[in-house]
Amino acid sequence: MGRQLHYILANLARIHGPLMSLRSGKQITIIASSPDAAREVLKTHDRDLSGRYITNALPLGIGKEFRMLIVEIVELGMIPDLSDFYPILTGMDFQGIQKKRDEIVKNFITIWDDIIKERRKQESSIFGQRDFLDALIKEGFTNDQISQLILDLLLAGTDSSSMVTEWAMAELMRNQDVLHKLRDELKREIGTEMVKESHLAHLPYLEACVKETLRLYPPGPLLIPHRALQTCQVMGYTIPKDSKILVNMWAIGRDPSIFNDSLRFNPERFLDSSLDFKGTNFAYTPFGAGRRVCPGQPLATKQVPLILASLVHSFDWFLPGSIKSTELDMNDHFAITLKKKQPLQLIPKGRK
Ligand code: HEM
Repeated sequence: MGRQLHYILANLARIHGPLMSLRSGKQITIIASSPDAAREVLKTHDRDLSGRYITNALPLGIGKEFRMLIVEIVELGMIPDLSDFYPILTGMDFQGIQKKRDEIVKNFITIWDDIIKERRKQESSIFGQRDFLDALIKEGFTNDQISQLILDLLLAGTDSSSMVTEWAMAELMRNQDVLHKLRDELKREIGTEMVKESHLAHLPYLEACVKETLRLYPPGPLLIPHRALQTCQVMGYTIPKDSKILVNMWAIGRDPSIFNDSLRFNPERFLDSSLDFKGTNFAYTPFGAGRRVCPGQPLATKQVPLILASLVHSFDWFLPGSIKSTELDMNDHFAITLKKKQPLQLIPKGRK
């Protein structure tokens, strides 16, 4: 099914219903494709269905302690400036990252230690007065686990946010009326200043644009595979222990019975809506929900709007050559995250 997995599973769900099972050799895969089925997986049976598979391609093997650590790191705003990693990460695939693991981990720890030294005011932090590495070792984390945590953070935290920004910019280019409304809001609230985090609370249309992008292009279209920790009953079916569980958030976000004119990029639909990122409404959970909800959500929901607003507020954007905005290729392909098949190319011109 490869790069089209999310489409194919959405089509199959139209025939076979919101909870399907597929068998490949011994592996059973369960796919939830409606808000009710998503609620069963992510809420009702969260405890039984919140295991993970650890693979070379996606080594997200984090347990409860790691999750708490990530939440703490995110809350303290301790994610380093990722531009320091560009020289190592640029053009590198997952295999490359695994090969350069030691180098990446070493750099990460050095940069992180510096950040922690600067922000050591939070006495409640598990880091206290100790160095990052020292603190983790004293907490009982092994070297391998520490490397794992760092790779998880880098892999999970970089691709997703940049991908959402790219999709958002592509939609804004295709929908110039939306782009102008967003620009007006930014001009009204910010004037000629640079965009700052404190402005975000006053930019509802910007938030709606980000939400609408995440509805149509969730970076985790099938979330990240869950594993059944034990056999359980879901919607009258038996889910055997060790089944793989996918939730097709991409299909739910595009379902016309849930969202009016569902394929249209229309941020207005979020202006008077109570849909948020908390994962309580299963028609809209781009960050997942329950025990496995994305621990980077508080960071991502600031980072993405901040970057998008800065791009829109500071530059005019043009398509190269004679390409018309209506002709932009919006095809995607599935590669754990939902990538734009043709990377977006735009030419910036600084705004006065
Ligand atoms: C717009 C940006 C992002 C989106 C839409 C997103 C979405 C998701 C989704 C859907 C999952 C899987 C939930 C599940 O399987 O039930 C996930 C997991 C995860 N995310 Fe994010 N994410 C984003 C940014 C980030 C950032 C910035 C970080 C790190 C700082 C991060 C760290 C993680 C980690 C570590 C996991 C694995 C959690 C676990 O296995 O328990 N994410 N994310």
